[in-house]
Amino acid sequence: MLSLKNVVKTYKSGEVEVAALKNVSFDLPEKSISVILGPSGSGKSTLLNVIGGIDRPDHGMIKVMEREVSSYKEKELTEYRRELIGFIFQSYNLISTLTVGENVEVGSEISRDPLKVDEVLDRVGMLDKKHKFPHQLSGGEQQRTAIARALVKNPKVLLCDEPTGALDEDTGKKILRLLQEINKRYGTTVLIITHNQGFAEMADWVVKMKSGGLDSIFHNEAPVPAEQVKWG
Ligand SMILES: Nc1ncnc2c1ncn2[C@@H]1O[C@H](COP(=O)(O)OP(=O)(O)OP(=O)(O)O)[C@@H](O)[C@H]1O
Repeated sequence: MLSLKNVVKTYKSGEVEVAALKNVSFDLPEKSISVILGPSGSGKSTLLNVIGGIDRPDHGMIKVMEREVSSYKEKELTEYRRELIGFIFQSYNLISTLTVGENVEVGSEISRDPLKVDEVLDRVGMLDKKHKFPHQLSGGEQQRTAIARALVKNPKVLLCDEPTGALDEDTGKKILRLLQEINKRYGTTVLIITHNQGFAEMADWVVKMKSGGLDSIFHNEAPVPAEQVKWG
């Protein structure tokens, strides 16, 4: 279970305070796919960052697979990120001087129980491009590599911040399909931030944020394969 109770996060810059998360509470089951929707500035990235231990809440409780992350000090948070969490961003964040294989190797090296690099590259359809550099790849291929780098750690939770934001519809749907396949094969809990309302159709759970608060959460009884989502 992934559980948030009365989570508060306020950013201060100078005199100005921004309430990024205001008393957010919800539960999501393990091994599910969730989509997080909401307007710009509604707190989606902040939510992902506090769940992933990149940032810490000011108040409230965050529990991920029986671990009370919100009580962790820096060292425990680093361990937690290493062992349980994979991050995927819109901008891929690959190391430009390393090949595809080497980028994935980096993910493998920081894990205690990594999957095999070639297995993961094969799974994301990038094994034949193992020796290419990021600038020799399309956007979709770069995102596949970034997914492989996150996946090789064998994370329990994959946190994806606008993973298809820089991709066209066809490539984006293939990436979403890959996330669905990973969820099924490895039982990974997947959270996907998006502005694309249509993604709700492929998720088990849909979390809607509004002005730093939870607007609604609902269970989708019949998620569709990614290729059937309406691209908005
Ligand atoms: N490091 C920070 N310092 C100051 N304010 C911040 C910081 N990070 C986020 N905020 C503010 O917190 C609020 C929530 O931001 P957040 O990035 O979580 O929203 P979002 O829903 O992900 O937006 P977007 O869809 O535009 O990415 C915004 O008002 C934002 O300006």
